[in-house]
Amino acid sequence: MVKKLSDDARAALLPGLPAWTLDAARDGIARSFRFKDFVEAFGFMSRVALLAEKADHHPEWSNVWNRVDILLTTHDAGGLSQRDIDLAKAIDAL
Ligand SMILES: C[C@H](O)[C@H](O)[C@H]1CNC2=NC(N)=NC(=O)C2=N1
Repeated sequence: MVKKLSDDARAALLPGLPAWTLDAARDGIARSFRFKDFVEAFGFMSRVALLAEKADHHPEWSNVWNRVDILLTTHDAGGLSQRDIDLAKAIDAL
């Protein structure tokens, strides 16, 4: 059963994800992306979707034209878990 990250774990892990911000209300990490146009944005979303399926861990996200907003939080844990950290790193590596 996946558990929420402790405060110490968060303090150790979040600095390694400088492009992501902690959304305290949702207890997740968030990042906004801007692309040249919709096609670029949708292509990015397609690549993230494949990462998510491979990880069996899925983003909460929205897309408006060239903008993609992603929130990563673990529903099974009720908040931020290692799975969110791992998926954020995989997204950053795209
Ligand atoms: C049954 C399946 O493994 C679970 O529902 C997975 C799917 N993707 C998920 N994604 C996220 N963000 N949180 C989860 O708890 C989660 N659980």
